[in-house]
Amino acid sequence: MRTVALSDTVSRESAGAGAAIEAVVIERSTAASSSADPFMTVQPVSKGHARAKTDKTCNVRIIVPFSLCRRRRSPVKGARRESEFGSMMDKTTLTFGEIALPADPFAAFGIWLRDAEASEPNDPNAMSLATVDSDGLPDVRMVLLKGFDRRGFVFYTNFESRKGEEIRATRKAALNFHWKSLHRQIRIRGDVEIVSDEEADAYYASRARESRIGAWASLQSRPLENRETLERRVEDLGSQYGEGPIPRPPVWSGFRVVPREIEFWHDGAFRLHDRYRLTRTGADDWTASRLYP
Ligand SMILES: Cc1cc2nc3c(=O)[nH]c(=O)nc-3n(C[C@H](O)[C@H](O)[C@H](O)COP(=O)(O)O)c2cc1C
Ligand SMILES: Cc1ncc(COP(=O)(O)O)c(C=O)c1O
Repeated sequence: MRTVALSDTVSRESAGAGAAIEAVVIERSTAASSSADPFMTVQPVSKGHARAKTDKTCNVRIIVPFSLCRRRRSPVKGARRESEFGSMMDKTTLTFGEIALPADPFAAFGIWLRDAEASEPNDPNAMSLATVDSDGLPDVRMVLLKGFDRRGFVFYTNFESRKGEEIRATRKAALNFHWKSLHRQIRIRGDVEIVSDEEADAYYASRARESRIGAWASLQSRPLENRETLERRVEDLGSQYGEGPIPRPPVWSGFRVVPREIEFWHDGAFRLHDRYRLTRTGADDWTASRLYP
């Protein structure tokens, strides 16, 4: 496997033992050499989690086919302008002015997430998560994307929180990424699966010890009498577990949003934005349509 990296990532890595941050490495996927499938995954970086956060670096690792590792804002090789097709769009390319993306939603998402990691000052993997309650009343809050591949987009939470209850009842959710520095938005809608216990255990184990205790201590979304009560719970659980292993709370796990639709939006002058909606038409078949802004 050959490793390629963004130039700033290389310098962080080569900063050596004293470097305070984890590198975000973009690696060639083994799948890329054997198949044209633009498979990609995001994996949590297991070490230096807390440091990565303080250093404003997204703690995800993107594995992306080498063929898709392009410089920011450079057009996809061979991309043609939409006008060359009359009113028809090139079915393999989404064009946003000078920017072009493959019309594969996961490949395109990976490229924009990577761009966001290079430009956003904080949490480029932050996304809003929309759910509805049993009355159809919507709710929305931020969560962090902790992985994605062709199966969907994964985040972790307390399953007895409001969002947890709502998702378990409806098995549907929507996500929104807005990267202000890039003037870009990605909207995702779909069905929701629960990640496997092995996947959740692996992610939980990668978290800072304090965050693992916090997952036990926080009865997320339920009324809390005062701050001291929470702090006492954290202290008691800390003494209970000592320096030993901390199991994953049974109510803390991951949801995977399996997309039916993914929309890519790029800001345009005078609100004449570019929008493409990619809609699932089969197990892994997608159709793209340009939308009025
Ligand atoms: C940037 C950001 C990222 C967050 N990430 C998560 C997350 O990944 N999981 C989580 O449970 N809560 C996360 N939160 C807290 C949630 O926004 C929310 O307050 C909490 O999950 C309770 O939501 P609920 O009552 O709707 O279930 C995050 C908050 C912010 C501002
Ligand atoms: C309550 C809560 N749980 C989970 C997360 C996910 O992030 P991490 O696993 O990096 O702590 C966050 C992030 O802000 C959070 O606030």
